[in-house]
Amino acid sequence: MGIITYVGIILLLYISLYYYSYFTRPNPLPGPFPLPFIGTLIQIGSNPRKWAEKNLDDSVDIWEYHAGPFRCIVLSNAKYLEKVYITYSDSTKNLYKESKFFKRCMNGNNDTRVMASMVFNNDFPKWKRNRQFVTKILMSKKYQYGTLNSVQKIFREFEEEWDKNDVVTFDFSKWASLYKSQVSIATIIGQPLYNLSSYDSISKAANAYMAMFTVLVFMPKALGSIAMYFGFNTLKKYSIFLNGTIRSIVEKRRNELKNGSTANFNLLDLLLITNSSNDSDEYIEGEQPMDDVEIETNLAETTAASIETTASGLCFIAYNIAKNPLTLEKLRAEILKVFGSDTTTIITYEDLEKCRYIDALVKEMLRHSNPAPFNLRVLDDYESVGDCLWSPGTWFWPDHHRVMNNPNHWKEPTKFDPDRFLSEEEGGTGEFNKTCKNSYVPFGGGIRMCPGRNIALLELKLFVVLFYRKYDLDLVNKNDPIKYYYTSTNQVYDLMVRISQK
Ligand code: HEM
Repeated sequence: MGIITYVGIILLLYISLYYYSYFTRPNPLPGPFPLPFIGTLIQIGSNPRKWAEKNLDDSVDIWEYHAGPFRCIVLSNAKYLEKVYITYSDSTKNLYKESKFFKRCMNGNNDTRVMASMVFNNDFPKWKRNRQFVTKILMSKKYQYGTLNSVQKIFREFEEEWDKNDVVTFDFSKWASLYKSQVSIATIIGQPLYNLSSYDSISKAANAYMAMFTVLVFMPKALGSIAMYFGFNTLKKYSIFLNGTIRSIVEKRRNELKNGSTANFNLLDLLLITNSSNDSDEYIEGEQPMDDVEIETNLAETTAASIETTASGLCFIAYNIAKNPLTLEKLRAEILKVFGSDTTTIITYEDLEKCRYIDALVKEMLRHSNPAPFNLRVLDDYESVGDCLWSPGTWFWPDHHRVMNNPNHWKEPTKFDPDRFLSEEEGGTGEFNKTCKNSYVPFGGGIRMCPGRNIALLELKLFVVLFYRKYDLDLVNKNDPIKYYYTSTNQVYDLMVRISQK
């Protein structure tokens, strides 16, 4: 028999086995019909919701698609998230042991050094160590004060440019990426990356970094290695994180601190001093200080995870405010009440905490137009979800957008209404306090919940005050819907605006 016959027989066997497994799978759910090797790639592409919106009835809140050989269960109702997003308060013993949905992907913790930090790390002890260090810092008051100062300094530089003209027209989505890149570099690394010509290339690099690893961790290892070998040179070129810039900054900063320089409130300096001998405030029980490689990978990953999520959030805020004049009126009234009419006052953490309406506005944006519309967790053991028992290795894909826009959980979910997040005493409807558990999940949930959530909220609220106390914003194409595409986040593009001093 010739080689072609052998290959033909093997293919036939593979296809027969593939469809045997498909037709005898436990708990069959609605979803597109898969093809061998590529699963439902052709129907689903990179955004499962588009297929669901066209093909499924709104009442279907659990369905499946196939990512190559992996079965992926899409969850669009809060009731399915209880075990996926199990929290410390639900846990009767030890959350780390009870959570069977710790893993995020198939290929995390492989030998690629840059994956060894947090977002795609499936090696539990390594992930836990990184997570403890980074979370402790991102959640600390020190870091939040540092962010508050850096953001105001950076925003002032943009104001100076805008104030040279009466009216400025620009693409807000590009501005948001640029602005957020500057903020991320200042608050995470603390100094410019000297080998990059502009902040524009930083946001490109951050996107490339996330895109590269999103593809790699979802691909079977062999395919991933082939793709890495042939296809990723362009991405590598953009990826500042692979070229040693951050490493040399870490080394330089470590020496400066050793020689008596004072630590600033950015992630790099705070990681360097945590658990080191000259650290007094920060301490994590039983952990050695981080070495340069660990710090470098955490800085790279945190930078990448923070830029496009928050930048898209800024765009959705600007768009929704432009579409809702009453929201603008209410937020301006609050700014006047808390900060007065002086548009140059320094904004303090304590004053920002008083802005209840702006807090509600940001939370409503994250519900209505969440920049991170999906998540992925992989089951590690046998577990039931939605009255069905699932086997280890099944992928679960919480559709955050549909959960947070599910009419079973939210009244008129497509309406943009910050009052949902205010209690009745504060003049709102109190809806958020009454809605069911896990129906509000913009930052995911459980042990892997976004560690940057407080920083993201702080930065988004700060932007609302800094911008709207001084400027009016009009959409150039008033009747156009906001444009965005999904990679690992919803990325807004072509949002033309006209701004002027109010
Ligand atoms: C509006 C802005 C943001 C949104 C909507 C967002 C959303 C998310 C979501 C949905 C996850 C997955 C959580 C899970 O699996 O349960 C995540 C993880 C993560 N986020 Fe964010 N995020 C935002 C901003 C940030 C910022 C500003 C930072 C850093 C300063 C950050 C750092 C991370 C990291 C490191 C992870 C991985 C955590 C882990 O796997 O343990 N994010 N984020």
